[in-house]
Amino acid sequence: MGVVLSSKIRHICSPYDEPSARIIIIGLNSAGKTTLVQRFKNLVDLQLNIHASFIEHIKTEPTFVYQIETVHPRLAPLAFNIWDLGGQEKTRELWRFYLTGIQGVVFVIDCHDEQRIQLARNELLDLSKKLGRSSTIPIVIAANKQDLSHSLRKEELIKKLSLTKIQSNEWKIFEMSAHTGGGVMEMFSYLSEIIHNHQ
Ligand SMILES: Nc1nc2c(ncn2[C@@H]2O[C@H](COP(=O)(O)OP(=O)(O)OP(=O)(O)O)[C@@H](O)[C@H]2O)c(=O)[nH]1
Ligand SMILES: [Mg+2]
Repeated sequence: MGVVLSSKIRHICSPYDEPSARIIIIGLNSAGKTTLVQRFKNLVDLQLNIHASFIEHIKTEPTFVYQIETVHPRLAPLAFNIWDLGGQEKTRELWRFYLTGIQGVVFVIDCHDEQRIQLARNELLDLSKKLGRSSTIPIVIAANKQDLSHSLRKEELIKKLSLTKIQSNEWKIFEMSAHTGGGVMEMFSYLSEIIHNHQ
């Protein structure tokens, strides 16, 4: 009786009646994580699709620890409960505290910042270790800032990030620009589908 009652109360009171997936967005500072989340929200609000092209500028400040957004794309089976974590050096030490209960990871790379690719690689491999050998949590790599000339492309990035070393987690790379919106919906559609299939 108590259990039935409490689950009913939870159902009535829950602000998230819709099924949702908890994901984290991580990567070095200035990789474009917050811009990406805001662009995704923006595309969903305006009901624009994969090939929408943006000129509107999104202004961000460096994220202090984390910020949370809930986004439910139309027709998607799940809403995303997105934890956008700060990427500054001190904040990166805190990432490990946000891994419990997640169903997916978006690791954002600034493809125009070749000097810090090795640092991003080390953080990514470290994350995969922390998720554990038997983890099936999907890792999606957002190869961001493709709007800038000389940005690293997908194939080069796979080599430079040593992605083939990640054997436990399923991973996939998407080229994108959080500025223009190119590639953003495609990546989140994939993530929604893969998380839904895992459930
Ligand atoms: N050209 C270009 N610039 C981008 C893109 N995405 C983000 N930026 C810029 O990169 C800078 C950092 O963006 P943020 O979204 O704040 O980066 P972040 O990863 O959230 O950084 P932290 O919160 O400090 O970890 C800003 O000046 C953005 O306008 C992109 O796709 N293309
Ligand atoms: Mg940020």
